[in-house]
Amino acid sequence: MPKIQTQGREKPENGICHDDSASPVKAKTIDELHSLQKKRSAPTTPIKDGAQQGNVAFATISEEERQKLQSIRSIFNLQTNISFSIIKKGGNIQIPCRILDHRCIHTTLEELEDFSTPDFTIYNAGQFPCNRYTHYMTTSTSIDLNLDRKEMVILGTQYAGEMKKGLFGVMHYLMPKRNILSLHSSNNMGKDGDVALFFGLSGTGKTTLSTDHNRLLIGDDEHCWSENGISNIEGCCYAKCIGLTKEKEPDIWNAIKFGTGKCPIKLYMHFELEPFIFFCPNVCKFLAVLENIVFDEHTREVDYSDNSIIENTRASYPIEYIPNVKIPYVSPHPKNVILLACDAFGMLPPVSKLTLPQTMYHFISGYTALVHSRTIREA
Ligand SMILES: Nc1ncnc2c1ncn2[C@@H]1O[C@H](COP(=O)(O)OP(=O)(O)O)[C@@H](O)[C@H]1O
Ligand SMILES: C=C(OP(=O)(O)O)C(=O)O
Repeated sequence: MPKIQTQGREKPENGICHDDSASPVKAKTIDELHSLQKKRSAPTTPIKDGAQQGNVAFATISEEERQKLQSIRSIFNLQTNISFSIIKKGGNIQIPCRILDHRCIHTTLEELEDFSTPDFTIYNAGQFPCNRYTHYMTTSTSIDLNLDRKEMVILGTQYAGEMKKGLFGVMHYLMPKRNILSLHSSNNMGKDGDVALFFGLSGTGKTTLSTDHNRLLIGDDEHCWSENGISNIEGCCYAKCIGLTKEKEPDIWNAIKFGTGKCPIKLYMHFELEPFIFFCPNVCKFLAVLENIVFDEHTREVDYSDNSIIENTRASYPIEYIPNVKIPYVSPHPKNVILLACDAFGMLPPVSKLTLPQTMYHFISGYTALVHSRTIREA
């Protein structure tokens, strides 16, 4: 097999060789990023107004409205825990969290004023959207978590994955203490109630394969598996959209739209059981949010094939934007557990039925290709 060529990095002493052939992000400032994002149309092309469906960037609305709507990206809406409580205790567990985000992409200041006593706070002072792979190499980024103070501080990046995965990390700490397994997995359910759990690292196809027109989506990325079954941690999906087409992935395509749906999250001010995180956007209007994409300044059409900012382009949308979603996001135990791998070098057969020891081996080994959303730490 040909040796993997890497760009200019010596093989480290520990012998691990990373494929860092990805071209680094070209923009270094927000202004540079914005100018990379908007392109192509002749200046005379009329600018479209108003909310539109489909392949159109969020920029079609006013700046004020955009900021308001962006604030409820709801990847943190943590319906999860409400759902989780339904199967576990038949009551409500709310996990209170607030996110202080100086650019108001994920929360707005007026909302924050309502949350003077959250139990868990994420301070996000990131400057630059992009991804978890590139910014470690090009900018100074830190994610600090203090479980005693119940605080997380994210500096140097606006990539929403940091907050999403940051909270997921907190769940990896909290859930085992309750004898619950937190899993980087997607889940869906067939018409006969059979549940499939897709387990895999970033880029292995959890979102893509669980979004299936013939099955009910329970969640695309983060789940808890307890003795009572499966529950989704989020209320939203965070799909990669590089190369997205309506033909290949129609449900994800259609989920990227303007919307006026009711926000599923209400103010949960009372806590039963152990309160930990609190998140509540009180704006009842939301839509999908795109990150790192390139769009036409005048027609506002998104070019999903354009990776000039970064390969890791993202769309986050409320899970209800997928037509066949299971509400609440809970299910019985899975009938089939599928370990996914993005096998860029053809090491594995397309499909293998594993014995229990083989399953344990592949669970631990996590063999997959390094894709752009994965950090050097994970590699
Ligand atoms: N056979 C395939 N199965 C799953 N995804 C595929 C496949 N071929 C290409 N892809 C692409 O790979 C990416 C998988 O990403 P995603 O589903 O977001 O992974 P994950 O949710 O596990 O991080 C998507 O961009 C998808 O379009
Ligand atoms: C959000 C992420 O997870 P995934 O790629 O599995 O969606 C990420 O790794 O940045």
